[in-house]
Amino acid sequence: MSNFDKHDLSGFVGKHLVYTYDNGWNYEIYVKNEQTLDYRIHSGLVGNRWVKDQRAYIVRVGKDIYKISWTEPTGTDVSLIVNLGDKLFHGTIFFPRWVMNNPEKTVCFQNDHIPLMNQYRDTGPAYPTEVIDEFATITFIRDCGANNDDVIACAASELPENFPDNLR
Ligand SMILES: C=Cc1ccc(O)cc1
Repeated sequence: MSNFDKHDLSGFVGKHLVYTYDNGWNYEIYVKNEQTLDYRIHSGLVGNRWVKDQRAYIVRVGKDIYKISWTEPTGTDVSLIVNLGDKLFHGTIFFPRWVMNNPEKTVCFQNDHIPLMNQYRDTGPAYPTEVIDEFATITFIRDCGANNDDVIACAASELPENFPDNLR
């Protein structure tokens, strides 16, 4: 029997996080609501890719620990553990082989290219899957409220010059 309400996501919805994986990849997510995520990728294999309104499974697995999982139009699957209390983050990304072969095909504002991403996914090759399994350090957390479309609204490369460094 847990001493927290596993159905209560109010401590997570609205959170905007910036984090750096131990492999150096820098990412940013915004938990838009109980089943939706926006994200922006600053660096790494697919740096400059950004996505709004990704449907996700979001669950609470500890007092301050949440898990987010989703499958993308590209066929990439992702599962993240966000431990807000300890500022500990862990991500597992399952890249289809075609993304490893041609990551640049996914570098875009995905919402404008969903049918194309589905076509790439269906063409493949899907296998062998590349599993990226990494811890990350959370460098920034703030609360932006739910359903705020201003949090992630452009690609990392389009951020203004004066954008705070700790938000990049
Ligand atoms: C492939 C998307 C993705 C988004 C956030 C993250 O931490 C890992 C992967």
